[in-house]
Amino acid sequence: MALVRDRRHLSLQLPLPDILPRFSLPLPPTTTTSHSSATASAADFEKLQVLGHGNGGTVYKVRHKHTSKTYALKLVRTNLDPALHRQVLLELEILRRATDSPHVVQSHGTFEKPNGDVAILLEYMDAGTLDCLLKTAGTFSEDAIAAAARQILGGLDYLHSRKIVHRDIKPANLLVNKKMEVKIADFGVSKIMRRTLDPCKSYVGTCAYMSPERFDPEAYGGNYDGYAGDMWSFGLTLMELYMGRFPFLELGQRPDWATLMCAICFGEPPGLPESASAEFRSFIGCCLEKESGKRWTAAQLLTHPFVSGLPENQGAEEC
Ligand SMILES: Nc1ncnc2c1ncn2[C@@H]1O[C@H](COP(=O)(O)OP(=O)(O)OP(=O)(O)O)[C@@H](O)[C@H]1O
Repeated sequence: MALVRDRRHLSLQLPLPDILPRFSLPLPPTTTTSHSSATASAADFEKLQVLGHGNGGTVYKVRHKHTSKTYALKLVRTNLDPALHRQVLLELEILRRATDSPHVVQSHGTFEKPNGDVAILLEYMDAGTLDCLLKTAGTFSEDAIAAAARQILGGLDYLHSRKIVHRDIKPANLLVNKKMEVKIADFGVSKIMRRTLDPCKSYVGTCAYMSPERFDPEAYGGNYDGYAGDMWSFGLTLMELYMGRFPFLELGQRPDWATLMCAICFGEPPGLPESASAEFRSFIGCCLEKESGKRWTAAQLLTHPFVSGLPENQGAEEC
């Protein structure tokens, strides 16, 4: 199906020392050595392990040889695919624009090979993704979800105010560290909106988390601008953390995309079980308004009682 992303698992043979810095890499301050303000080159990093594979790339855990500081290095082999090269350059532009939010994974610089392969040095998130944590924990408590929601909303509000639409919010794209700080990652299909009513038409992102107006813009709020779509995906993500399964599917049920698309477009929005608090249910209702114009924005949701009392930077105590 055209809507489903084509995931390629390339065996990326990209020896780090061959890569040239695309721009200098002033490393963040560190307490360990005097190399804190040094400019790094790719040869300064040692690969430790593979953290994950994504669309066209592999993410490695790497160690800076002089400071011993750990980073994630995302390598994307773009030389065979001009569209992928354009998209990774856009991802870089977005990461460069989003350098001062504690709720967005920070990039420390990039290297680019003459053939167009690109490596992005990222802040290392040592507890993995919310998706991985969910698989281990089974479900999250409401308190943990509220703490995560507060941080993700902070990140979405920050991005949206800079005209950046993520377009692929889901548990697998939300990274966590051991302090349970949650940060938005993977801008591989994101978009910078050039004008207020810039239409956001292309079917990129993960289809299951797409909003009704993305499939049928006319029926659900007119022009699809992407911002409200991120809020729908965010609502589904929180529900998934609470229920331990994707809300439109029963546990263990395999996704049948046609049925799923019909459920999103023609069914009622999914609701939380009775066990959830009234505040949480109201919050999810505001995220999952089918009409995109009625859906709450990130800025509005930050005022909702489910999260409004929480400090901006508080990590969750436990799942
Ligand atoms: N900064 C990071 N710290 C720790 N792990 C990371 C980091 N970035 C990515 N990962 C791991 O690598 C995996 C793949 O990363 P990512 O999703 O960014 O790659 P991608 O090629 O953009 O994938 P996609 O196909 O979803 O666009 C993630 O699921 C996560 O497990």
